[in-house]
This record gives sequence, structure tokens and C-alpha cells, in this order.
Amino acid sequence: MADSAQAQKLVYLVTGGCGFLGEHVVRMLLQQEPRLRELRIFDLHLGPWLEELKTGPVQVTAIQGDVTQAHEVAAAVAGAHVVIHTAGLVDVFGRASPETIHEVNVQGTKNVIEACVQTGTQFLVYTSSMEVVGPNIKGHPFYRGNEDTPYEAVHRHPYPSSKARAEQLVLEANGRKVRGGLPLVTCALRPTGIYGEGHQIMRDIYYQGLRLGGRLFRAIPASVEHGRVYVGNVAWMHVLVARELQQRPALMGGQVYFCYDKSPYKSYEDFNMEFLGPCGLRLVGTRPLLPYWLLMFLAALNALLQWLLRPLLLYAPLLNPYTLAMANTTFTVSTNKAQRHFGYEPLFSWEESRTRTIRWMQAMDSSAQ
Ligand SMILES: NC(=O)c1ccc[n+]([C@@H]2O[C@H](COP(=O)([O-])OP(=O)(O)OC[C@H]3O[C@@H](n4cnc5c(N)ncnc54)[C@H](O)[C@@H]3O)[C@@H](O)[C@H]2O)c1
Ligand SMILES: CC(C)CCC[C@@H](C)[C@H]1CC[C@H]2[C@@H]3[C@H](O)C=C4C[C@@H](O)CC[C@]4(C)[C@H]3CC[C@]12C
Repeated sequence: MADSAQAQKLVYLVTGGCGFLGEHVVRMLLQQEPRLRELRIFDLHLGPWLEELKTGPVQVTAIQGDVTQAHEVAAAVAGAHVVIHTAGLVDVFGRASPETIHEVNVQGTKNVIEACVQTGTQFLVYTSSMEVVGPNIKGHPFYRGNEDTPYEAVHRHPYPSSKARAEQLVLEANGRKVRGGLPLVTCALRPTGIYGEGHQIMRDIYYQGLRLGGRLFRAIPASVEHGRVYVGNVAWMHVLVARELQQRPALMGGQVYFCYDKSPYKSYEDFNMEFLGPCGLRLVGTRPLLPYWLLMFLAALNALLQWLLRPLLLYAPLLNPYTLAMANTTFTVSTNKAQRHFGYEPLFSWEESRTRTIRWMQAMDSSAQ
């Protein structure tokens, strides 16, 4: 009993813990981190499912708060040994203003860093993104690259720009002295396109297909590969990196790691069909049904409509100039840096990841009917 009491001594804080990725990180920590004494979940919007977590041996503390409010962040961080910072505005559809995206993703991250320094939290894991690297505004492909692959990371869009700045702040903070004199140890994880249970975009595409009579129309060449990674493996990598960061600060502090698993390299649409197909949808066309110039015109028209309608309503379709360019630029990673640095191996095989995602979609479908 004494061993287990000694073992359960750590306090973790997960910002954005009620989000798509955040919820999986929370559940993975409760399953895979035996040293957890308290798990704090900080989010603007707390989920009702948190209540079910409060019956276990770990103290689960739900904190409704805003990362843009420094005092709220400091109060949540105080006393935590590890912070996993996933909170962010994931918006490439023009829903939020560039200022709001920057406020949440950059200033919010600054507030988390300063809270760690001021309150003495020594370990910070940041959920960055592949977009910190690319695709860049020139549409240069990134074909099975790794953390050391040279690539001209040039961004104009608010979201990737904010993620790049936030990641830079986190990495630069590595080594700063926190309250009590110990060094802050930070690292950043760069997931590619995350899929799995709770993925809102996949849900939106599914319902779009249902509205079109069970059909989706190919818009992206099958040859354009887009890296994808299962949410359970991304969550597992967060848990593992947070644990190993405490053991190997000299090696891992200030490092970035792409999140990867055995998910196959496919175009964004073909990959989605791995899950949408078993749910009854069909992808029409072996090549894009519309020429690229017409898709660009439609994307630009969507952007214009969004701007014109903004005073009345939010019009934010999937197709806009940025998402079209992104979807049409190959971006895949092939790396083993996480395996070399902290022994990461995917927890879920491709088959398991696919099956779990399909089951989620089928359950979503049956509840919608
Ligand atoms: N979804 C992907 O494909 C993907 C890929 C790479 C990286 N990421 C990164 O992973 C993280 C989580 O992404 P996600 O897909 O789970 O998004 P999500 O929108 O589902 O989750 C984000 C969470 O952050 C919370 N949040 C937003 N603004 C906040 C604020 N001001 N204060 C406190 N909480 C706030 C939201 O309420 C939400 O619960 C983000 O940092 C994102 O950039 C996502
Ligand atoms: C209408 C089509 C032409 C485009 C539809 C697909 C489009 C919505 C998809 C394609 C690529 C997707 C992004 C990619 O998976 C990676 C990321 C990085 C991550 O940090 C946030 C999500 C994001 C931007 C995906 C959003 C949806 C995209 C653009």
C-alpha cells in the first residue's frame, strides 16, 4: 500500500482537455500513468462526460477557464508537476478572426509558459502541429520528411502562423528557471492530420455525403499523399513524452517530435473513405471531377461569400483557398525520432485504429437515425 501511495504522487494539468485530442489524452493518462494523484482538466467548455471520471482512484479536477486569462491559467497550473497544453483554436475555415486565433494560440501559450515559471511547474508538453512546417504558401511537397528535413516553412494563414509562434515560444522557454530554481523542461509534439473517435471534420464530411445521396465527389488527385495519425496514438505519445521528459530532460528538452503511426499514406479523401466506405458512402471519380482552376474559383467564391455574409451569419464551408491548397499538397512524415528518444511505439495498430474509428462512425450514424 505504501508503494502505491508513494507511486501516486504526481499532479498533471491538461489544457483543452475536453477537446477531440484532449479527451483522449485525459482518458489515456488515467489508464496509463500509474503515478497520477490528481488530473486537472482545464477548458473553456467542460464536457458532461467528466463526471464519470470522478469515481476512480485519481482525483479528477475540472477547471472551467480561458488560456487567454493569465490569472486563470496560473491558478490552474499552481502545484502541477506536468502541464500538457493542447488547448487551441483549430480554425482554417475562417470561423474565428486572426486576432482571436493569435490571442488563444500564442498569448494563451505565453500564459501557460509564464504560469509554469511563476508557480514552479517543471515539465511542459505542447501540442504543436505539422502545419508549423507546412505545407508552405508555395505549395512545396513534404514527402515522407522528418524533423531534420530541410523545408521552407513560410506561412501567411493565421492558424499555422500562430502554431509556429507558439511552438517557438515553448522551445525557447526550455531551460528557464522556474520558481524554486529548477529548469523548465519543454518539448513539442507535431501531429499530422489526426483522425479517430470524435473527429468533427470527419463527422461533417460524413453528413455532407449523406446529404448528397451517399456520394462524395473526388476533388483531390489520389496521388497527393496526406499524413494522418490515429488520435489514440497521439494521446499515447503525449503520455509517454510527458513521462520520459522527466527522466531524460537533457536529451528531450527543447525538442520537437512528429506524431506518427502505421496509418497508410493516402490522399485525404481516399484515407477518409477507409471509414466512410464501411458506413455506406461512395467516392465518385478516379480523378478530380472538376478542373483545379474551377475548384480554385469555387474556393475563392466561398471566401467572398464568407466575407459578405459575416455580418449576418457564419458561412464556413470546408472548401476555401487555404484548405484547397493544403489538400492538394503532399505532406507526409517518415521518422523514428520519438522511438529513438523516448521509446515510442504506436499503441494501436492501423487495423485497430481503423476499426475503432469505423465503430465510432457507425454508432454516430445509428444515434443520428
Ligand atoms: N485535429 C488535428 O488534426 C490536429 C492536428 C495537429 C495538431 N492539432 C492540435 O491539437 C490541439 C487540439 O486540437 P483538437 O483537434 O483536439 O481541437 P478541438 O477544438 O477539438 O480542442 C481544442 C480544445 O481547446 C479548448 N479551447 C479553445 N480555446 C480555449 C481557450 N481560450 N481556453 C481554454 N480552452 C480553450 C476547446 O474548448 C477545445 O476543448 C490543438 O492545439 C491543435 O492545434 C490538431
Ligand atoms: C474540399 C476539399 C478540397 C478539402 C477538404 C479537406 C480539408 C478540409 C482538409 C485537408 C487537409 C486537412 C488539414 C490537415 O489534416 C492538417 C491539419 C493540421 C491540424 O493542426 C489542424 C487540422 C488541419 C488544418 C486539417 C484541416 C482539414 C483539412 C484542411
